[in-house]
Amino acid sequence: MKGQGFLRRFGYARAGIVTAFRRERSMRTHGAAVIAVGIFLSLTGAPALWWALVGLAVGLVLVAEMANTAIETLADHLHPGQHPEIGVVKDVAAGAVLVASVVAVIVGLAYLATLLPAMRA
Ligand SMILES: Nc1ncnc2c1ncn2[C@@H]1O[C@H](COP(=O)(O)OP(=O)(O)OP(=O)(O)O)[C@@H](O)[C@H]1O
Repeated sequence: MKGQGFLRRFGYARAGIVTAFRRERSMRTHGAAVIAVGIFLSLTGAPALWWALVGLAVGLVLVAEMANTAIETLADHLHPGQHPEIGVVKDVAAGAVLVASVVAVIVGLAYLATLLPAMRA
């Protein structure tokens, strides 16, 4: 499967994104949150730098969620039964999503803080 053309590899990656959204409810939740955040940034006229910062933060959450989904799927496939080490693998992967989510919340709060002076005026 090595050395395939760019378009074919792009197709596999696109299929992976679609599968992650189909399989994982939390992916759909995060996807809806990304759309809501985009609308909020548009409505508040966010400067380009904040689009970049918030985009990086929410992108990090989606990437962590997809990695979590991939790891969980692999773990369940390779070891369908219970094992403490599988539990550790899943908990660490879920922890990565939590870390990314906390970062996104901090970035979001920092942006909201920039809006406060305008709201007080
Ligand atoms: N095969 C297993 N062996 C040991 N512990 C497991 C196993 N599967 C799950 N666990 C434990 O149960 C927790 C929840 O597992 P589950 O598969 O429901 O993950 P989840 O984070 O709820 O996944 P999802 O994102 O699909 O909702 C894991 O984080 C882990 O601690």
